[in-house]
This record gives sequence, C-alpha cells and structure tokens, in this order.
Amino acid sequence: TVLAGAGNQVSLWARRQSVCDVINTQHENPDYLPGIRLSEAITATHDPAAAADGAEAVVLSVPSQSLRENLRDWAGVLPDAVPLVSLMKGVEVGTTLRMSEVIAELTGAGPERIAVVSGPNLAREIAEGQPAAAVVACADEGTANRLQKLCHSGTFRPYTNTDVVGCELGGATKNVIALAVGMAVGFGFGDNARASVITRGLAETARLGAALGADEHTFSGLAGLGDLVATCSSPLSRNRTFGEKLGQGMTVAEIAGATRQVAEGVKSCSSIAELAHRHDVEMPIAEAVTKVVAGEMTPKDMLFSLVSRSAKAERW
Ligand SMILES: NC(=O)C1=CN([C@@H]2O[C@H](COP(=O)(O)OP(=O)(O)OC[C@H]3O[C@@H](n4cnc5c(N)ncnc54)[C@H](O)[C@@H]3O)[C@@H](O)[C@H]2O)C=CC1
Ligand SMILES: O=C(CO)COP(=O)(O)O
Repeated sequence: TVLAGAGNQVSLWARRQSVCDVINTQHENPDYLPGIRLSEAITATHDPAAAADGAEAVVLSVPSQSLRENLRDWAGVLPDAVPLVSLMKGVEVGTTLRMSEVIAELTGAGPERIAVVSGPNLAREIAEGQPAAAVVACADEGTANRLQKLCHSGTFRPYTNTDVVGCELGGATKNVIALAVGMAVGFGFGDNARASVITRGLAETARLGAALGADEHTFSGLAGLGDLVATCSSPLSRNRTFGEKLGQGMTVAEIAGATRQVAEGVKSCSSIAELAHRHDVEMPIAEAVTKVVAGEMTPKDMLFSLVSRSAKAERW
C-alpha cells in the first residue's frame, strides 16, 4: 500500500492462490485487512518468479522464523543487483541472526543491496492511509536514498539512516518489551509501570546495540523509541496484546492457538537474550520475558522480580 501510494506498480507474492484471486478481483485482503480497499496498482501472484520479474526492488515480509525456508525457494528468482528490503522485526532462533544477515547468507547480496524499513508502522493504520514516518536503513546511502524516493508519499514519510544493525535491533527488541508491557497491563498495573518498562526496555536495547556496533542515536529515533512507543501503547499490537493475555493468566499455547497472526517477540525473546549473554550485556526484561514464555516464571513474578533487582545508577 505504501509503495502503491507512492506511485509504484506492486506485484505481491502470496502463498495461497485464493488470496491472490481476492486481491486481484476484489482489491481486498479479507483475512488480514478486512474492510480496507487495496490500490489497483497492487496485483498478487502465487508464483515468486512472476512476482519478482522486472522488479526495481524486492520487499521481504514474512514471519522472521520462516524467512530462511522461504528464501531457499526465492533466492534463484530474485533479480540481480536490485535492493532487497526487509520489513521483518525478529532475530532467528538457533543462529541469532538478524533478518538482513539471513538475507545476505541466502542470497549472497552485499550490504549495499540490503536495506531495512522500520518504525512505528502498525499495519492496519498504514493500510488505512493514516500518516506515519519510518526509517529506511542501508549501509549504502545511495541505496537508502533511492528506496526513500520509492516509498515517500503524502501519508508516508521515510527518513534515511545507515545504521542497519540499530534499526533491526530496535524493531526486534521492542516486540519483547511490548510483551512485558502487555503483561503489566494485563495484570492490572497502570501507566507508571507501563512507562517504566518502556523506558528501561529502551535502555537495555541501547546497551545491546552498543555491544553490536549500532549507533546509539538510532534508539532515540523512529526505529527505536518511535516503534517502541507505538507498539507498547496500541491495542493493534499483536505483541502487546499477547503480553496482556499472558498477564491475564492465559498460557502461551492457549494464546498462540487462538491467533493466526505472528507475535514476533514470543520467538525472538530467546534469541535476543542469547545475544545479550554472548556479548555480556544485561537485558533483565528480555531475560525475564524469555522465562515467562518458556513457562519458567509467572508474569506476576516477572514484574516484581524486575522491581526488586539490586538497585543501581540509571546509566552505567
Ligand atoms: N503487522 C504490523 O503492524 C507490522 C509487522 N511488521 C513485521 O512484518 C513481518 C511480517 O508480519 P505480518 O505481516 O504483520 O504478519 P502476519 O502474521 O499478519 O502475516 C504474515 C503473512 O505471512 C504469511 N505466512 C505465515 N507463515 C508463513 C510462512 N511460513 N511462509 C510464508 N508466509 C507465511 C501469512 O499467511 C500472512 O500472509 C514481521 O516480522 C513483523 O514484525 C513490521 C511492521 C509492522
Ligand atoms: O511492528 C509493528 C508496528 O511497527 C507491529 O507490532 P506488532 O507485531 O506487535 O503488531
């Protein structure tokens, strides 16, 4: 929708032919975005080669843990030399790779071709054409500039950034923090708890970013604070909603069984905690969320354990 709104012809790949048919004939995706009319500049196909044929840029957006298996099918049909753009906000389980790293590994593309778009961009609001800003990050500024032009419209304002690591970590980690915020809300706590978890969540995200070579300024930008605030505040967020249900006493299996959409933080929390351990970074919220998701701690114990940790300086 963003690309079509900026004047591009968009060819969308979908797994199910029936979804392609509805998008092509009724210009709607009733399963995921019911009631929203899609632009006629968007056509859908079940054939990845047809979707990628002649593309100026390829935008990749599937649940993070499925990217590797999907790219194995797609790598052979992706056009050479065009930018490969990730919208995904997760870290691969088992490898702890960020999505740009998975793309590099499976396609052989260099950093000058791999970009990330991230920010406070809740899908339904974007599809409704509500205004939003985002970051287009690529190690190559020229690629970032070209992609910025490709998606800048009257409702979508992209900024460029060369900090791919920071933008990806901001997007993946805020999902984990949103789970914690959701738990606090679901348990019945108010705005003080919510703001405290958001702020300390940002602090631990920035600590991890520093250890992995990210630019600290990224975390006060759209892909850091911006996305964190949107996700932790919005009832549209799947991660926050998942956390809320955990806080109300439901189990991970019960919640996962009742939703068809991905809450990336549920899988990525363990990869992020593993990255933190490996780089000797303290991430108490991500670690605690990982324990709750693994069934090793209750949301109530998690919330109180975070408050009763040893006292320290705000910055260390
Ligand atoms: N929904 C949102 O507001 C935003 C989502 N993102 C990111 O975009 C990525 C995709 O998320 P959404 O589209 O929201 O998820 P979703 O759960 O709403 O939809 C995922 C889509 O991928 C398909 N899918 C599911 N499993 C698949 C598999 N194994 N292989 C191929 N396709 C599969 C589904 O049929 C569906 O069409 C995630 O990394 C998410 O963090 C980023 C910004 C905003
Ligand atoms: O990343 C998002 C908004 O930018 C969407 O968050 P959820 O995956 O929690 O819905």
